[in-house]
Amino acid sequence: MQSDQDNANQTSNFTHEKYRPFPKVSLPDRQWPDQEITAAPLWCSVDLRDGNQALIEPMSVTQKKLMFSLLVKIGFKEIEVGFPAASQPDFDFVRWLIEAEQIPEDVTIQVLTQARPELIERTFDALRGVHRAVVHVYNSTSTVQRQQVFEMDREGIKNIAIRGAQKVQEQAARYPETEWVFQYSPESFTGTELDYAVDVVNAVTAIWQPTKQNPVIINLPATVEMATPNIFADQIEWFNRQVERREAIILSVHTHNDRGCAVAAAELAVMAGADRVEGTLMGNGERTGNMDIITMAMNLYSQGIDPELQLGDMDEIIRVVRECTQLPVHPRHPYAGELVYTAFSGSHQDAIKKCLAKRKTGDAWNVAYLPIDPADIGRSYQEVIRVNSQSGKGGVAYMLERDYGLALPRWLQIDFSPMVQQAAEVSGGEVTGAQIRQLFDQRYVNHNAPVCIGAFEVKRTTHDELHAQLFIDGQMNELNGIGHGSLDALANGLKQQFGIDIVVQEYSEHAIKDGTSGTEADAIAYVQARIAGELYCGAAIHEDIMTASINALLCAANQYLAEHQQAVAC
Ligand SMILES: CC(=O)SCCNC(=O)CCNC(=O)[C@H](O)C(C)(C)COP(=O)(O)OP(=O)(O)OC[C@H]1O[C@@H](n2cnc3c(N)ncnc32)[C@H](O)[C@@H]1OP(=O)(O)O
Ligand SMILES: CC(C)C(=O)C(=O)O
Ligand SMILES: [Mg+2]
Repeated sequence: MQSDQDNANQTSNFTHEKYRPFPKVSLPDRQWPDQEITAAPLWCSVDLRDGNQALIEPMSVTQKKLMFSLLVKIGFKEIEVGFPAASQPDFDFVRWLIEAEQIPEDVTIQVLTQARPELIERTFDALRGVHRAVVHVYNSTSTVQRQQVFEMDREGIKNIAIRGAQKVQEQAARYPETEWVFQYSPESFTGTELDYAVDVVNAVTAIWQPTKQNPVIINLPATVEMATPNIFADQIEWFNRQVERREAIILSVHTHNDRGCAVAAAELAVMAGADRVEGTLMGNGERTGNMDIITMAMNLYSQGIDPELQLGDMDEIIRVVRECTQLPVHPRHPYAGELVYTAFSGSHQDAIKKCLAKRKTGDAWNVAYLPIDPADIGRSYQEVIRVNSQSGKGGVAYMLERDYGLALPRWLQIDFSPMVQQAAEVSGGEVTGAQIRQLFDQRYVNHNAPVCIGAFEVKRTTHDELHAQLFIDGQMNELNGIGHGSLDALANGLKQQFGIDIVVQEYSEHAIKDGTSGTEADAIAYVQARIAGELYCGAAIHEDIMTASINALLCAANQYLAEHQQAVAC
């Protein structure tokens, strides 16, 4: 008899047997695991090229201008602005940058070209008159590309690189007024035998003859991410050790995110010796994207390392990226997503609230569940805690305090939070600060019937004596009570009036700061009383704290009385 699993396997294409594991790199004395990143790498944004070539609708010239100005504002010093030999809009954009003098003195533009003579010539046409530029030439070197795409052997592919390098050098000589920087990528490096990648790169640098003073950029792309990041780091360290003229090379990496590890791969590559990192904002790019520079830079930032990019206005970055790529930014995108500084779950809210309360100005950041201070990237604490059915008393209390200045004592938080939880469960969604306040008032504050207090006075002798007008269902009565403190006196007066046992269990009060002026206008009192054996809580706000506490106890008593109408009648 066939099992369900057998049946499923027969009808499904989901068969891992057709894949092979990626081979390990033999590097028993690898050094990179012990290295630390202590400074930002050289960054190069490829948003306008690799990012652009992956869009459903490539950026218009207007969108490219907008993106370029954002990249400059963020602080990129190298920006790959396009593939000018590939399309007229890319060519025109490069011309506009040069002719309209849009390239700041300290920014170098970079352009990509295949290693084909006619494309290289056109590339240099596009760059005529530029002050300084990186010409980035590439060809594929991997086994699969050699065998199946180019149908060439190792020598044939190396010759494409050599002829490309020669053509670049020859064209550059035609424009001596420009300061040229050459860049070569053995495209699909991750699928290339390491000794062969080194051989091709050595052949290219043998033509360009870089020096320490005039280095070239050798860019090693994980065109497709094929293995775990540690294997990429091994590849980089292996290459770094073997390549000739290393002192005259700026070693760059360009990782893609096929396995979801592009950032990790770039980080480990820097530990393995890379000097420079190419990537895009929010990781837009071919397939699963390029390496996300925002994430890598913020990772550095969160370790106390200056990323040398200004990412403080994250919402502006997101706005421009969205406008130019027409792609959304995931709400849980590292550092930038709209939900990443929001805690819904109870224990997280509790921990964040406690850490924030203990935090002193000037302390190193050390807040549970928040790797960075949201304020650093223009987010406020306002968004940190939001309440739904997963939330606990800490989150509810945080919102009441943040939005209304009400600092609920712990015993009241415990009493109130199940009510918010229930409301969240019923709605199935989020409960806003205003809704929490409404529930709070409904549960504890708005209880002015059947009894309410009119004029009163408290005389202090050895005891407190309370004399008050008490309105019961609108009828004025006289209430007299004696006790230890005015609340005890009120409790005793009510006991006489209604024949029920009232004992104050908990009491708390504080001034309420006005949200805008910061002045203390009113006070709030919170009371918990045991009434005929059951616990009731009440709260009241008044400019006079004594009135607030008396009303808070009456709110608690009114809940009991409303539930037990008989008691009022007698
Ligand atoms: C991993 C990357 O991101 S690499 C960058 C990829 N980006 C792009 O391709 C975007 C822009 N590209 C384009 O618009 C076009 O590819 C163009 C205009 C540049 C060229 O278009 P076409 O001339 O039609 O050629 P196409 O791109 O299809 O390339 C195929 C030919 O170029 C050769 N080729 C491809 N890449 C390279 C290279 N880097 N160096 C030399 N030759 C190359 C191929 O062998 C093939 O040759 P064949 O025609 O003799 O079979
Ligand atoms: C052109 C190269 C660097 C590239 O984009 C890649 O290999 O991913
Ligand atoms: Mg790429």
